[in-house]
Amino acid sequence: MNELLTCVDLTKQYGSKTALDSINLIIPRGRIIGLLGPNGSGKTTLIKLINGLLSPTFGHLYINGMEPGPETKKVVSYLPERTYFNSWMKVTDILNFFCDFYADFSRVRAEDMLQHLGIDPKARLSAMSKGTKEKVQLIMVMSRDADLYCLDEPIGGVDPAARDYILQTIISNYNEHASVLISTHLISDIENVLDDVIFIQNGHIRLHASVDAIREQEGKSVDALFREVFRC
Ligand SMILES: Nc1ncnc2c1ncn2[C@@H]1O[C@H](COP(=O)(O)OP(=O)(O)OP(=O)(O)O)[C@@H](O)[C@H]1O
Repeated sequence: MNELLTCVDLTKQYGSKTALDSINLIIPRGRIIGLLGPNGSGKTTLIKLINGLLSPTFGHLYINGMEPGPETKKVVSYLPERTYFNSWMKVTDILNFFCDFYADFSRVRAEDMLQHLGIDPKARLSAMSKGTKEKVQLIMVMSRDADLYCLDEPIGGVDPAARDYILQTIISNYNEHASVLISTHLISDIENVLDDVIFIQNGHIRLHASVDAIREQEGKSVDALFREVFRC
């Protein structure tokens, strides 16, 4: 089955606020997709629905044909907007935690990336900078052999040099059976690794297209098109 994620009339309301409004979306395998939109457009809401942290108000969402639940959590690797690790934890504690929780976690891969970025496995999170904590979390998430990686703002606090390494890490750590959905405002940093983009605004999908098609048909970068579409 090439369809990895399917949203059918997916709607999420918070009280009277409609954060996602009847979204229809198919994400196939083997794609890196940028989920792009202005503040408050519904990106985090969609990612939380995919991860079963929120339930749809109406409509449906399927991952490998299943609604979010324990089975889909086994195949979705999620980097939340904010860290959920306790600050007393050492990197080794987190490695153990991921080994215990996820059958698809590769400790070797994670340790290799930690070493590459000069992060001491014995270091405690409370002693780390914000950017280093983000790197640790992203390394853990990308060291799973998942079907779908959902990364909510993965490179916001990371310096530009490390960003390149992290983006390379994302590209080289997923396989053709998997897809990566990345929510970010740092479009120019990331657009070279993207296959497709989804523009979302006020809970509606404005555009779902390949980056190549945008460059060919619009004659501009994704960043330039985004600024044009969402000009304030
Ligand atoms: N718990 C909540 N209760 C009420 N409204 C909410 C809640 N969470 C989000 N919203 C609203 O839903 C809309 C979508 O929010 P969401 O966080 O999904 O946007 P976003 O695109 O991720 O934004 P940002 O780029 O600023 O992170 C916004 O109008 C937001 O204010």
